[in-house]
Amino acid sequence: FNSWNRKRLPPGPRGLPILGNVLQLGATSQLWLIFDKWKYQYGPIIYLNMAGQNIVVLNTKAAATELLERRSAIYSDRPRSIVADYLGSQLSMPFTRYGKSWQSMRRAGHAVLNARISGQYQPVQIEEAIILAHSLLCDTSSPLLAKINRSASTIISVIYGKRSLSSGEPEQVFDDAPQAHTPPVYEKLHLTSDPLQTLSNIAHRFTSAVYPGAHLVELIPILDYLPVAIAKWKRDAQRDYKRISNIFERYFDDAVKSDPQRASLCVKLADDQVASGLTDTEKSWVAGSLSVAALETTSTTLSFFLHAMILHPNIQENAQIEIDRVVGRSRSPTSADMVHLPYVRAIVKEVLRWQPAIPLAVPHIAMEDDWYEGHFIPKGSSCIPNVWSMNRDKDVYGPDADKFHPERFLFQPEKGAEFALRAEYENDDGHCSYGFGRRVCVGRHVADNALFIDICTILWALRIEPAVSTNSAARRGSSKDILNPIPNFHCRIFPRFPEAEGLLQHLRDDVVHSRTNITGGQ
Ligand code: HEM
Repeated sequence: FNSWNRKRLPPGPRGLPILGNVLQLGATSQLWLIFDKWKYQYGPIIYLNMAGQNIVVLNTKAAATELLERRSAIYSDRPRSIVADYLGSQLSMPFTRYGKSWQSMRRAGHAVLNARISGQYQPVQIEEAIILAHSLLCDTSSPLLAKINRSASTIISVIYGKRSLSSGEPEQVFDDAPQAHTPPVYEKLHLTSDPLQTLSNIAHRFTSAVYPGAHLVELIPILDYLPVAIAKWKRDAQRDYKRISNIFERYFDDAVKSDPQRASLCVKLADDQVASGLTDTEKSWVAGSLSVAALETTSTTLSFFLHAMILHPNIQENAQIEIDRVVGRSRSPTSADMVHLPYVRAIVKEVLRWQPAIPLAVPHIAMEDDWYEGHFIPKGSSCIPNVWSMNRDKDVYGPDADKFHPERFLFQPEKGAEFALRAEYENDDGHCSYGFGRRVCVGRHVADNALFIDICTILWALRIEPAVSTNSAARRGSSKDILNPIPNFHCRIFPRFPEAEGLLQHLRDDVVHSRTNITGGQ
């Protein structure tokens, strides 16, 4: 672009010649914290240069809404990531470029996950919430994090059906996960005999590959011409692509053949009218990339929920008073209770606001030269929505924006009266954590329903207290990952009332029994 336009680029920190801001960003984890500081220095929109690549950080909801939503016709492409491309990102809906193939995938995703259809998955979500609450209380052998990860099986049951995924033929399983004491490295894929763990590892393989500056080749693309014999990153990525594709295809085929209730998302996708224009491989990648997009986001959010409950016992108690009044103690909550439980709904909104699972969402590419409030945005710029700062904007949420405070979404007609959701939040998320425009999270309705019923069932049955050393939710994720790392915290979990444990056991036995009947004991 010409020097006149160059002078009109958005403000930002000065970089070095050629390298630009690489040194300020390249070695940094949790970039959102730096962007948050820069927001106060440079304003709502910041320009950065990563070795010639233009990056525009959008720090306010107003800027992101104007560009990514109102002008979504020219802001819906994704950046090209060389490593992610080798991993198969062009088959993976969240990372694929804007075009015909994305449109077909998105249409199929929307057909099986829209607000209306999402209601159909609520019965299975209720069952999974019971299994989760039961395991939090009764499974004393697994670490807390493993149990929270299980919680994501809600979404996996929705996608692949109630029968748990098979771990596959022995020769297709590689138990080469790093030992528990070594920090995770996601530069190669670790497959395990546990399908949920494998899907979660695939998620991290992608989310760490697309972290800005994670691989040198993204900054110096000429390195892509190196032959595989000396380019280990390329060899690993090509091998992982084949492994991922095999897994997705096998899980999809299994789900379509053996979902006895024919209710899973895979069965719907197998129908050519729902997923028109997609090959079988593409369908299996739609299901696979939905589960990958769903898993870590949902379990990260639930981990932060538990953390918030330890930090704020009074909020836990307020929610439980509401649940006792509306649901009582003789039955567990259902989705029909949602409208009568504004306090619990406010907790769901607040966890998503306070700790977004993907604090910088996923970048959108400007497909044309553009202007925003006098600033020039060059064609090809990678526009990063700084959701972290948007969700903590003091102009929107007030001076306590950094605090976990669900009551910001509520009002009390008079002191001591029951809480009600503020009218403006009935249809407004109250956060930006699901992203923007044409690339907004396609699974948000299913995610909201799953989070509501999981959180509500946990609060109905259990009391969560801080502890010194039991049940540690250890920090997870590599330092360079687009996912919000889970803090290291400890908690103890008790039944909330004397009958809770018996009731939970009974409900969980019923779920297991009904599934054994459905699957003929498989
Ligand atoms: C707490 C839960 C979740 C959070 C915070 C979350 C967040 C996000 C974000 C920030 C994006 C990028 C939006 C953008 O580019 O502007 C996204 C995209 C996506 N999400 Fe989610 N998500 C969640 C759950 C789910 C679930 C449950 C599913 C599937 C069942 C899902 C499937 C997807 C897919 C397929 C995309 C890519 C959409 C596209 O590029 O067209 N997500 N999500």
